[in-house]
Amino acid sequence: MPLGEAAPAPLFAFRSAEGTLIGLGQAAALPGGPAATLAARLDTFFRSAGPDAILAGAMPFDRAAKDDLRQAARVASALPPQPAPARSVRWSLRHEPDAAGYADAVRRALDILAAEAALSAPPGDALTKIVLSRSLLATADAPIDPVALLHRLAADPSVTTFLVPLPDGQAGPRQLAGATPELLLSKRADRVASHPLAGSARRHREPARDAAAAEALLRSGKDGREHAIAAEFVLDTLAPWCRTLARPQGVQLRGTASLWHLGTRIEGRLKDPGLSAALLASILHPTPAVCGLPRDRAAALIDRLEPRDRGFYGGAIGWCDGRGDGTWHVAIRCAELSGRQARLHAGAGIVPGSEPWKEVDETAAKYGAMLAALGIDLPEDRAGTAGPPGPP
Ligand SMILES: C=C(O[C@H]1C=CC=C(C(=O)O)[C@@H]1O)C(=O)O
Repeated sequence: MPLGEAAPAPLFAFRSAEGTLIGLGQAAALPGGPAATLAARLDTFFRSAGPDAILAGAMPFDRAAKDDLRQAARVASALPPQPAPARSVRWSLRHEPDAAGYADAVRRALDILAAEAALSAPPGDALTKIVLSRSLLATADAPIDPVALLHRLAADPSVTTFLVPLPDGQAGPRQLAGATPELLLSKRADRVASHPLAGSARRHREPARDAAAAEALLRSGKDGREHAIAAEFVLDTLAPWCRTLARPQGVQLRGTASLWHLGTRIEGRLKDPGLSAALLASILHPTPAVCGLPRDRAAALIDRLEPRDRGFYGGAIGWCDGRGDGTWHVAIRCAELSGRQARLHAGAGIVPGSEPWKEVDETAAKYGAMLAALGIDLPEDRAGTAGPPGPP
């Protein structure tokens, strides 16, 4: 972990190949509330703040929980300088649940999906997908420097690196930092775009092996079904708001430094260009890329099968201005930071045909970018990739 002279952390930061948006100092905050009240709160805020004002922050996974959006005192377009590397840090790690516990939860989800399929519930009622996540609590022997972390995460140009403030926790200030590959919604005037991802494979250093992994992902029926559920949900949810909506390229591979994904770029023109990007993002989220289908039933099952509340993992992070323009990403490949602690999260879509230990391996791979940025060297067997325990 590159610790050094701590540069003051920005209020928020978003960095991608398209540009960098940094918020410095806090000018105001939107009163926190659930997704259902966001439209009214945005309206009140921008009525007095004006069209050029920017609100940025995070929406939690649970639509009924409070979001956290803030206005910076000023904005900049470059990250604060990278601190000099300092001494190496020692980490203690706790998996919640451990690999076997996660595989067990996947088995339980598969049993429920199978029972639902057998019941032949009315179309639209049966549970067809659920995304199950696990978390890893990493505790350092020194405070984590968010600016150093941002620089390390930004080494992968294919993702959007972010840092946003969260409501204070028991141990003081908290932030969410990450490197997400998934665009939830961007909006400029009447143009909207989304790029749902679902279906994953680990990448490999050796080019032939890497290409074979990508090819196998494109051919996988299980990953194709997992992806189609997410892409169709986004199309169906955006359709009533749009006068045109299309997926011009169909399903394509989307590569990050450590993973291949199946992705569908969706583009549309809004009926009402005045709609806020934040509002549209809140209507879309959580998509079946992080929750499941039907959404409410999947969310209730996640609550039962996961040991911890997800907080802001699986929610949305981004910004919007007073004209309604903005960009929101799915809050994945991230960690909640608080002092010396980072809680990493990783999830995987479960559909009939999923295999519990493969999902364990996939979630371990999804921790990869954040672990590397923190400087944590996690042996594969301790990330849960060694396969099921027991006699051969
Ligand atoms: C839920 C996560 O990833 C989602 C995004 C891309 C691929 C996914 C998958 O293949 O399961 C997930 O739906 C996560 O990284 O925690």
